[in-house]
Amino acid sequence: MQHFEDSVYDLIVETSTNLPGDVRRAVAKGRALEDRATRSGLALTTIAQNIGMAELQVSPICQDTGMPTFIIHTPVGVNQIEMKKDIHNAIIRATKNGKLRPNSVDSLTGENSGDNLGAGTPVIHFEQWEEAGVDVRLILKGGGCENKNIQYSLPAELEGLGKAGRDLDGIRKCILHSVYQAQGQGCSAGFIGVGIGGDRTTGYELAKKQLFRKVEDVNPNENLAKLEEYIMENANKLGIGTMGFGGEVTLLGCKIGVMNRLPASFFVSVAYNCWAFRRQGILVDPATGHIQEWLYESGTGISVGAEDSTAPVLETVGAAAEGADCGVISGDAVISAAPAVLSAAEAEAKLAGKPAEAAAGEAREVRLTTPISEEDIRSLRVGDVVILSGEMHTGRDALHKYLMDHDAPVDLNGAVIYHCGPVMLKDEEGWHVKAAGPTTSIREEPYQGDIINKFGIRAVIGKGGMGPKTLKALQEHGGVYLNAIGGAAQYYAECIKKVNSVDFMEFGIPEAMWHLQVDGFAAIVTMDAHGNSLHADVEKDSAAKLAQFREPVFK
Ligand SMILES: O=C(O)C[C@H](O)C(=O)O
Ligand code: SF4
Repeated sequence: MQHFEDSVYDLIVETSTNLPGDVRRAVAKGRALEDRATRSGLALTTIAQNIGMAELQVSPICQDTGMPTFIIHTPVGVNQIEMKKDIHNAIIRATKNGKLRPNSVDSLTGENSGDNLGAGTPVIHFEQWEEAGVDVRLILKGGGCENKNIQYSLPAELEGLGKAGRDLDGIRKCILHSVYQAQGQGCSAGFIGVGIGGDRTTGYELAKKQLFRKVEDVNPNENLAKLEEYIMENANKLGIGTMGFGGEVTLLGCKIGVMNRLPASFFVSVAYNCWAFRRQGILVDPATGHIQEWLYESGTGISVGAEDSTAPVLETVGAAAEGADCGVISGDAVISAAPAVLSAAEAEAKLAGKPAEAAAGEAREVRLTTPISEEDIRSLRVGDVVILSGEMHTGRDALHKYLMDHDAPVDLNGAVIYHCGPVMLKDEEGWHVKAAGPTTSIREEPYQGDIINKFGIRAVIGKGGMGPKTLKALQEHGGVYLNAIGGAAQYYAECIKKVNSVDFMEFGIPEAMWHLQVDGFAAIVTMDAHGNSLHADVEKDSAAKLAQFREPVFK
């Protein structure tokens, strides 16, 4: 097994940077169903571009490279202790090379180990089998979608759906509810793995294992095949759409497994995975450790439906006229990203998801430079596309908690806070951004309103939206929430022209406060200073749609 460490390293890099063929086809199918001219359609186009950029640059598709989770089958006699050491070394190397973000944090002290090793990290499940080869599968599932996993204990009373009993129809209701409760926060359109039965632990394990199935397979259990088909047909009727922007496509895959349970327990466990569904596998020669076979089709050469990606992506809407500022790479066979020139009115109409005539004068594309004035911010409305230049500051969980009772290290008056934990690498010239998409904003809901008021922040960028407390602060102080496209980490990294400086490195790379010089950073206003929230509207609308699935379907 001399070459095992190198093989695992290759597996990690491929998983983190090149979305597999079956996942790409699912994204392409989603794009075909979504009107390209809507906000969700544009978000999917940005996602498609990001997939191509990550592959081309061999950089993480999303900045959150998640909890590395390996499922390994070995023939009897293979030394698992040595394999574990090799996996750890490969993880250290991949982290050092910016293919994985340092993601292992001490739960009590908050200290980041820096190399992705630590208690419980990575996750490695070994099992023996009677085959000759070593089968190594890896999933990199990010924290935002992990937070949207949910476990139901039947019987239950489900919001909008009524009673869910211990039968196939009760399970059906749980699964629909799981998609609803995720809204856009797990970077929809997503994939779900469902585990029926087991105990609380094995139920979740079974759910996660379903994510290793191929997107296009058919469940050998006839009842579950029918249920998967039903869910795929109906979950999209919830209207949540990409990023929770509202739209036709909310779910890209559903895989359901079953195991026995205790008489007293009936769990339905759902593992929610974002569109950045990163999993791969290798078959390894137990003598040499060389890769014999890749277990999932490579994404290389598989279109994400971007052959027509002359459709506008966020920043090209305005940039086309002035010369694209960032994000667009051309020359990729799969993602040919030549931006189309849209007239301003057309662009506005498309982003507002309305006919051009109706949208003219409503949703706009607005270029702003930091620091931003109250007047400029109050002129923005939900649906406007803001294209930012100047300095922005990253801040997420550790920083928000800190700022509640400390001063900020820089003046935040008129500032933009970016909920982002980037992948960063340092060389002799300084720090470089390797991946920098938004993180789920709702985690900062307990702090955000107070911090906006305390420091005079004018814009908060993140994804998935925020709650009523933040909305109130935006209204009172004069601020907006800007929704960036979750997972589009290469796309946004392109907009970052310089790392000006950094504070709080003691929080670890993802949690530090990075001061970033950006140009052409585009995001959509989804909460404005007038009390409007697209997120609240989509949630209300999807709750009403969920209720249409109340009546039994599976007897
Ligand atoms: O930790 C992160 O960067 C993001 C996380 O995956 C999220 O979806 O919020
Ligand atoms: S930011 Fe979005 S795409 Fe990235 S890991 Fe989190 S949920 Fe997935």
